[in-house]
Amino acid sequence: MKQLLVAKIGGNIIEDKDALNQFLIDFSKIEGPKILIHGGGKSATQLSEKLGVKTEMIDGRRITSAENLDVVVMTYAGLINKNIVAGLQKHGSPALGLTGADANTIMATKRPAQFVDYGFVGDVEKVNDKMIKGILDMGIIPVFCAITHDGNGQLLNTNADTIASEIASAMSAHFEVSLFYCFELKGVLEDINNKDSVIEHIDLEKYAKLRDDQVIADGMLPKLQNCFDALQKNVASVHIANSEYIKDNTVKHTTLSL
Ligand SMILES: Nc1ncnc2c1ncn2[C@@H]1O[C@H](COP(=O)(O)OP(=O)(O)O)[C@@H](O)[C@H]1O
Ligand SMILES: CC(=O)N[C@@H](CCC(=O)OP(=O)(O)O)C(=O)O
Repeated sequence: MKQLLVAKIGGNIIEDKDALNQFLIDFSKIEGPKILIHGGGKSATQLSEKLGVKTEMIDGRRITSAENLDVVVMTYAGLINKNIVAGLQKHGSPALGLTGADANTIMATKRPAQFVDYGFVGDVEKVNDKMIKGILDMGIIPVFCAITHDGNGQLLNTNADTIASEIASAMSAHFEVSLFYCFELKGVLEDINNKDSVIEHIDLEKYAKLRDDQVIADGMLPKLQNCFDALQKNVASVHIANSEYIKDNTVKHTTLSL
């Protein structure tokens, strides 16, 4: 089976112009089919503040009111997505920026209000793997932001780590997929204050222990859950690392297994 790289970059890299540019240079150099997913939560929060729109997060998920949805669509699908696409073109990569509504690539359903009403937050229902494969077959690099749709004209906000995991899983029907979560640290850390304390392997048992011992917190909790979801849905390999890994996959980082 042909290999496919699915890479996701988070808010801290996107906010750092030099780090983002270096990532796009290194990503452009990788041969073969590839997909990029980006977040941008930090930028959306900053723009919300400027616009006087309140931000509320629960367990790493944004409570997305109609007003918040406008801000995140403008930020993710507009400013960030188009800057990344332009950056990739600059380095010779034929990139195509997409929300899940574009070419109906990712359908989601609005999360029902149970204990928490997340507002316009979407849980992924269906990734259109055939459409994405068609785009890849044209030699194009799809660049997804964290916006999906419900098929009834409603845009929804979906966590970018989840989008990466769902795309990687769906594309495993056609490729041997390697999923890479790229963020500002070297990997999952044993001690958040020691940047070199990288935990090189995490399986489900270790994950449960890290969670119980509160070694992992905040956005790292859903990120790891997304990693395991991907492995359970046939993704061949999942790694969490900083952008050095894209140049040299032997650098110290975190590899996940079931
Ligand atoms: N043990 C840990 N190791 C590394 N990061 C951790 C750990 N526990 C919590 N974190 C936090 O998780 C964050 C990464 O999650 P998130 O902000 O969702 O990432 P991204 O930038 O990819 O969107 C890190 O910036 C860090 O603050
Ligand atoms: C529902 C939900 O929480 N969506 C996220 C989407 C962006 C994202 O995931 O950005 P990072 O990868 O930079 O964290 C949010 O609005 O923050």
